[in-house]
Amino acid sequence: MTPASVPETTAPEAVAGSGDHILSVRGLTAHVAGQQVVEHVDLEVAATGVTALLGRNGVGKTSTIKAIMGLIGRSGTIDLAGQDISTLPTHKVAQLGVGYVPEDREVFSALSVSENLRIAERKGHDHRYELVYDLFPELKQRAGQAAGTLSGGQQQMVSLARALLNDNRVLLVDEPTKGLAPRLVQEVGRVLARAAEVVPVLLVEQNLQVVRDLAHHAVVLTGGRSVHHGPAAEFLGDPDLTQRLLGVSTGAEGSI
Ligand SMILES: Nc1ncnc2c1ncn2[C@@H]1O[C@H](COP(=O)(O)OP(=O)(O)OP(=O)(O)O)[C@@H](O)[C@H]1O
Repeated sequence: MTPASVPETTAPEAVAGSGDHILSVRGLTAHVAGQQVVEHVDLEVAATGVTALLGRNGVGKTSTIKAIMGLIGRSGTIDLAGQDISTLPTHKVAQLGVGYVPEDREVFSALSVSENLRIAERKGHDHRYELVYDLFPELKQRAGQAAGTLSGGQQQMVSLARALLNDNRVLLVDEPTKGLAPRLVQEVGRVLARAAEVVPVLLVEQNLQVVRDLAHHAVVLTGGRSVHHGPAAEFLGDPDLTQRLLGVSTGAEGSI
């Protein structure tokens, strides 16, 4: 992968004020199948609300999230509320409270909705069924339905509900609105907003309206490197910058 041609526009230290972060990543590199897919990522996830991780297709957003989870080989520093998790295996990262909502939902198709939730219960955590069923009343109604027969939007709700069930310290949510109809995009956005009141979220999202509605801070990748950090509204309000880093100049609407 070639190094990013875009110079860093804002120092990572400028993100989210002074040290009020739940997750802090420094000099992250990651490899898949012998290929370096993340070259140098610095990012901070604010201790509250939604931090967006943005970039064009293939720049390494999913790989960054997988590297934080320990799902792919990585090096660098990953600090979770003062604890270095950069060498821990995935199950330890999860046990410490990093929730992962993967791209493409990844529900267990043959299991019912309630079985999908029960299998996500982690030992030693409080299980927030009340919150989950308050956020997703439809999941209670469909508790016995096989998850594979749910719509894409409903499957996304199961995926988010699984992560919200445990009292995680941060959620890594990868493209939750991908492939959803506009009405469902709005619904997922509404749910994410409520989820972010309970737990901070690092959100990979291509729909810029969703980012504008939800995110306080934005980190932008190009070529496996973080090249911009700053307030999301400021970034999205700069058509030249969004054109340069995302390839879209609207700033307000549309998708990357
Ligand atoms: N299993 C793999 N084998 C080889 N290359 C891979 C593999 N997974 C990812 N890559 C490569 O790593 C790079 C980063 O991919 P990644 O999925 O992290 O990007 P992304 O920013 O999430 O993209 P998108 O927005 O399209 O989902 C891409 O060039 C991709 O082709």
